[in-house]
Amino acid sequence: MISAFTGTQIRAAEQPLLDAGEGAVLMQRAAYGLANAVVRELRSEGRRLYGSSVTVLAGKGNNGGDGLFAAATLARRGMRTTAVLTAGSAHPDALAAFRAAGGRVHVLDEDNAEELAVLIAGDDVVIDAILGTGARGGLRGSAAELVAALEELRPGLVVACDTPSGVDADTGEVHWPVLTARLTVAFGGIKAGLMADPGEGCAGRVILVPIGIEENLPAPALRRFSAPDLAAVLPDPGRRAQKYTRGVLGVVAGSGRYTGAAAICVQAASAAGTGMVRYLGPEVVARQVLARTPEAIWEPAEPGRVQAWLLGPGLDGVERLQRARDVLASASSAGQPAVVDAGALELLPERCPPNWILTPHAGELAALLGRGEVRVTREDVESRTVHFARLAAEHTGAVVLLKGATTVVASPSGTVFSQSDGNPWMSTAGSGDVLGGIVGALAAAYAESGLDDHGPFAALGIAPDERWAAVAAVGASIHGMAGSAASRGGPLTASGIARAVPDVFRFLGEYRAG
Ligand SMILES: NC(=O)C1=CN([C@@H]2O[C@H](COP(=O)(O)OP(=O)(O)OC[C@H]3O[C@@H](n4cnc5c(N)ncnc54)[C@H](O)[C@@H]3O)[C@@H](O)[C@H]2O)[C@@H](O)CC1
Ligand SMILES: [K+]
Repeated sequence: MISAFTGTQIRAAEQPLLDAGEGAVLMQRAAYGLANAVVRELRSEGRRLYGSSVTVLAGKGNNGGDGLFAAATLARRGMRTTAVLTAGSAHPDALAAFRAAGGRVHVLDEDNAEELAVLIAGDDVVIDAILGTGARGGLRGSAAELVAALEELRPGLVVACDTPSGVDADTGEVHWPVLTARLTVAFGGIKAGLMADPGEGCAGRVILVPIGIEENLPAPALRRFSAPDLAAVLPDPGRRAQKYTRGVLGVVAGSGRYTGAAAICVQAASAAGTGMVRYLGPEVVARQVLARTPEAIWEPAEPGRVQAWLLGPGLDGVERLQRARDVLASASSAGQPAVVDAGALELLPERCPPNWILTPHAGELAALLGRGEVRVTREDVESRTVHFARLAAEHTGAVVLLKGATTVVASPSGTVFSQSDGNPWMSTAGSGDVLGGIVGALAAAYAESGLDDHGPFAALGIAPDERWAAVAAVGASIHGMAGSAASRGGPLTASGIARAVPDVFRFLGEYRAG
């Protein structure tokens, strides 16, 4: 699993080494890692180090110290180096080392922000070392002016030192302006704010440089499934599998007005390896569902046995909503997992079982919180995704999967997973229905097996009360990967995402084999 930590956790892990007088050693390791990352990045673009130019924007704290020491190393390796001190002063030893290596120094003041921005924008590399984990709020005054002007000028390769300045390392909240990085080099542990929106959008690719504090780190604040993790947990039908043991998903979706949503989520559930889909809905929708997925079963009356439910995509009309309400009530008393999306989110009881997965987008999450008297807007949710997903999980008692460029999943126990495997082309009609189908299929598969203490989630160290959230995160990741496979850099349709799902399973299966 990829783990991320709050700035507070990282600082606590550093403390014993600082107490032992190792602070300077930690800084050297961080700076060396940062300088190496810049070198690798330049070389990967086929550029020569000698003669290339780099400017470090250095704040007055240790983050600035890391940046200045790194720039000193780059100067010694032949780069033309400039430092802009954004707070007047700087880490004394680091500044001395930078000067000794031949670096040029400018001090930012009230009048020169624009002029310096133009100068810096012409450099090959810009290192953002203004604020790190010691930041309170975002950039202010001339530093904010400089960064805003520089961002407009679209500088070359921007590398963030530990975290992009202005991104809250704990939450991913962003205090604008922020210099959008192509690469963020994180020290000791990836900061949780780099794996949550909107912070992740400012961080670019994130690489981790170990500095020797790792064994002091506590349980991570946030985790992410990587491809090998997904390969390890994906349902794998054994020789004795049959459709009922593979998981049967009941789907309550679609209406006369929205027939496509039902057709797409059933198609996606089917593509994600479910044993069977039972579709509960009006005949006019069922015809479309079956035209696309003839393997599905239409259940006009009482359905046969299912292991999990998906409710909500395209749901509309009094009668249909009542049907969904009845199914939710019976799922609750039978202890069945349910994936609740779109129209069905309004039908939730005050407290949900912990094996229900809610899949709202930011606007739906705001509405959901509003029912609990938390007055927030869609924009509020978008600016503090982890916070509000956790709050909703706490209030409802269910797993909350908040859809976005980075999808955040919070369990009622407080655990957070985040996945970011998709691409912007996926924000298209029906994409959420595909996600519902995938997560539904996984819920049905794992309901039969896989979530006990002998299963693959336990083997990854995922605690019992985190496992349904983990299932949702796996679904989000498969959705994102299928979207990337369907897009290959161009537009896609929701049906295209659904069609790509089996390829994702195949790809991950090869991972497992090899
Ligand atoms: N603590 C350690 O031993 C290590 C820290 N490291 C680096 O040090 C960073 C943390 O260093 P610091 O604790 O010095 O903090 P920062 O370097 O993040 O900056 C905080 C400094 O800026 C001021 N400040 C806070 N918010 C501000 C704002 N909004 N605008 C302007 N100034 C503001 C603070 O008063 C403080 O002086 C990490 O991110 C990492 O880069 C690494 O060198 C590894 C070792
Ligand atoms: K920084």
